[in-house]
Amino acid sequence: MSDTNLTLHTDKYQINMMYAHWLQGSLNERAVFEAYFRKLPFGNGFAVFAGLERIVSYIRALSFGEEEITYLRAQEENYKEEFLEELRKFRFTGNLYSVEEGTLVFANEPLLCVEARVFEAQLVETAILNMMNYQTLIATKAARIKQVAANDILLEFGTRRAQEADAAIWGARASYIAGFHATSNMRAGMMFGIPAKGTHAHSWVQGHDSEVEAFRAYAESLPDHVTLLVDTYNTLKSGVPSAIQIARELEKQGKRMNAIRLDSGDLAYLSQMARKMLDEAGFPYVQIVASNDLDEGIISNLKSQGAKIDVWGVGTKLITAADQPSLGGVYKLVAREKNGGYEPVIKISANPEKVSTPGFKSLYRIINKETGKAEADYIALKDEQHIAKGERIKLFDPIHPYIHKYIEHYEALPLLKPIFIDGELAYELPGLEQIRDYHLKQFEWFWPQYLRKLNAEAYRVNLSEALWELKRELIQQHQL
Ligand SMILES: Nc1ncnc2c1ncn2[C@@H]1O[C@H](COP(=O)(O)OP(=O)(O)OP(=O)(O)O)[C@@H](O)[C@H]1O
Ligand SMILES: O=P(O)(O)OC[C@H]1O[C@H](OP(=O)(O)OP(=O)(O)O)[C@H](O)[C@@H]1O
Ligand SMILES: O=C(O)c1cccnc1
Repeated sequence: MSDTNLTLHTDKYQINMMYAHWLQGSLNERAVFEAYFRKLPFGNGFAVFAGLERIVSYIRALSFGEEEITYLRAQEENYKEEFLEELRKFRFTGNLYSVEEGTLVFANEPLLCVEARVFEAQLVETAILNMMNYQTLIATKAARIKQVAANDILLEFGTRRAQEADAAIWGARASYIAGFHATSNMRAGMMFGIPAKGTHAHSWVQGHDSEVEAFRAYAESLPDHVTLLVDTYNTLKSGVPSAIQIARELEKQGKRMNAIRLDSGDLAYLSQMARKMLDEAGFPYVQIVASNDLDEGIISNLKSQGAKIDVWGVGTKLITAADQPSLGGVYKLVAREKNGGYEPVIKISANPEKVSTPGFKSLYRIINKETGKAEADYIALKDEQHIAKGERIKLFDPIHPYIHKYIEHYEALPLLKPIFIDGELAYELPGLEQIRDYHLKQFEWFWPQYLRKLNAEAYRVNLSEALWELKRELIQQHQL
């Protein structure tokens, strides 16, 4: 069995709907779907969009091979052979628009839009959400950690605790986009060019007759990359003094020890004491790495206690997004082909937050030309021209329409970029360093109140007047 073809990485109901479309003769009708999430994760003020690169390679490789067809033939639904023949011809021929990786994004705005034959647009829902939800979640978690340790080095250590191999790899990449500096995962390093870094484990120390012998053997082996784990027996009585002895021996060879690592106990106290011991022994350049179930809360707390930590190794709580292990992104039909055009469609819910916003839309980031800052994200119907012409726009809250303002001198940045057009890749995938730089620059657009980790001010995501009117009309129609 090959596990590289992701074409059947979809929910069965998508295949059943494709089958029904095929039987009903509606498979070639075009449809527009949008992916978005309704609530920001971790109570953060923003999320960091990630997942596009994997989505692109998934879409490009879509193809039902012999193994897939054989499996489908054996299903209890008894799909007709002609349908399976149709699947053999399948490839993605539609359009896909997406926000770029690293972009700061918000709730209830379209992040990715698929316009294609319904046959194709339906199949890709599951995988797109799977990839976007996880990677965006981890990039956002990493951005929160980055925020509390902006000037420190951040290492991603999560593979052993990740939800299997894919999560480890793509989580490492998402963390790097959001500002982590390196990963311990060698495959992620090889695949994406992320710097790979590592120290050593307790087993190295346990496997020698004494701690100092273990340290010496390690230093002899990798003299230019010596970071010693000092907490196997007793951090301050034996680990740090032994590390100091090795630092001295290295200096005699004209070498400098990189760091020590603390992995248990009171990290604030131990780092302060270790710093003092290293400084007093003449090794102010030896850095202190800390690990042990860290997250943004603990790191921020350790900093407020005056911890002397230069490098943070963060694993479990980052790679599993432990405090919120899933982002609830959804993929909703917003328009369908009818009479040669697109008819907007809506999904009604008793919960107003869950009522979808109909229509084939564009998303703009409105930058105030006077302040250079983002005023709002603005969602308009694709055929609305006023934004492109730079006409005055009204930013308003549809629930409380008296809360509104007009904005005149703005630049409207279109956020949804064409990625596939007629099935062809229309986007040059940026390198990872470029994505990381782009992500970092994003922060310049936003006032700090939207970015803080706790109780951030809600950034405005507004609908155009025409779009709000359309939504209202459709809600009314369906309430009759
Ligand atoms: N000064 C501190 N303030 C707040 N949290 C801390 C401080 N020092 C360590 N922590 C955190 O407290 C938790 C301690 O967990 P735990 O008790 O399992 O670790 P430990 O005492 O080091 O034991 P182990 O040897 O099993 O790792 C970790 O999440 C660690 O990051
Ligand atoms: O704590 P995390 O953020 O997940 O970071 C990764 C952890 O993995 C390693 O030890 P491991 O947890 O395997 O063993 P230990 O708990 O005995 O140190 C390392 O020493 C870190 O503590
Ligand atoms: O290099 C390390 O110190 C490391 C790597 C993975 C997990 N824990 C620690």
